[in-house]
Amino acid sequence: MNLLSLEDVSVTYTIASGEVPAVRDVSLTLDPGEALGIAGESGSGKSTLAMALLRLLPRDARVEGRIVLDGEDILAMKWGRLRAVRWAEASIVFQGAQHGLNPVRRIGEQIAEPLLVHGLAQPAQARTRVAELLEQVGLPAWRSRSYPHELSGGQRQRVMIAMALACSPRLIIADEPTTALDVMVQAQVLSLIKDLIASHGISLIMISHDLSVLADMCDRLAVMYAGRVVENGPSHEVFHAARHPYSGALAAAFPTVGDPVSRMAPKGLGGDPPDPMDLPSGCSFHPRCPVALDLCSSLDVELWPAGREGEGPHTAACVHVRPDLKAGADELGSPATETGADELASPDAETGGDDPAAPSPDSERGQGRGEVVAAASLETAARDERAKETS
Ligand SMILES: Nc1ncnc2c1ncn2[C@@H]1O[C@H](COP(=O)(O)OP(=O)(O)OP(=O)(O)O)[C@@H](O)[C@H]1O
Repeated sequence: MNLLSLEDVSVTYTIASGEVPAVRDVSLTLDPGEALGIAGESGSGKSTLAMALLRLLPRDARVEGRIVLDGEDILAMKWGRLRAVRWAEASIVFQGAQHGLNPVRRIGEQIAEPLLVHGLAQPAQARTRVAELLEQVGLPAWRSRSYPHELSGGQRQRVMIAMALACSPRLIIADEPTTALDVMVQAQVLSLIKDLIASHGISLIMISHDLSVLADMCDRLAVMYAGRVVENGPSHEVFHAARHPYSGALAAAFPTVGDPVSRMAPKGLGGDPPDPMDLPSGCSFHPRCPVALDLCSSLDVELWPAGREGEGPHTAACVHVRPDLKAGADELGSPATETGADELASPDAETGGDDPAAPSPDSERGQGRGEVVAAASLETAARDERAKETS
């Protein structure tokens, strides 16, 4: 049974010049204990999607679709229930811990707060729990008396992780949790997150622009482009045998740690992501795509089965995993470019969309349950939420 299920989730911001479709028709599922990575360039909608899960978006954001958490529809939840679910069921670790910590309150008070607010511990028990949590994230208990400015960036991020763990959530959402840290500290914090979610059986949604980090941390990867999920599958398949040319380019742009050849010559992506208010026709990626066909400028292909049999669901939204559509284009003489569609979009001729027995995309869309919460910025969100309910 799924822990979390997103069904056709869209998020649109309303700004003075019009509407920004930041997330478009995203359907994803997450199982208990599973780690899902969400990758994509800046502006692809990753953070918007993460914030939507917790209803932490600003008031100018309109969320549509269904976000089902442990059988409950997050978008339909009353504020009181949402507040309880946020802290006790799931939590979020934001990028740059300085934004998530109150600079004038001691670390220990901040870690204890969700426990006290939710009535999960009395003050004395909370103190013991804070010491335990600090130890779990590799900090000495006396650090509970420190203020955030007395800690390094890596230590502050460890504190954020302790806060996220405080109420023993079933799900942690980590939005670029190591972006602000140097490489060595980044590796330590990532390894800490990996160990903690494994030892506590916590599900993880981790957001990053770095596919190699996500591939190392997560069981499954969803790659977003211009607000859409364009590929979704087992990490090693998406990273090493991408079926969407955008995922392939993203994987090539972030070489595997310890791979000296690709480290020296990472393949960058040409061009820029599109303006969400002025999306290209057809497939949004086609103007940058090295294997685009003529029909890609008019046809927006939905996610379609693209993986190896027995490897778990793997879908990609590309004409190159649709032999039926490609055949039509070939008959009409629509050329693939010299770079080779099969090389980039179809690394294994034996896999994927050519399989006539492959299930239809609908059969892979899960119906499910899930749980989410936030460990920081909740007061701001609470204010927004209360304002929404009273307006
Ligand atoms: N409050 C807002 N109002 C209007 N548009 C917004 C708002 N927040 C984000 N956007 C727009 O929504 C789109 C998705 O942004 P988002 O921050 O979710 O992407 P991202 O993939 O997380 O990027 P990054 O990695 O840079 O954080 C972008 O075009 C962005 O400009």
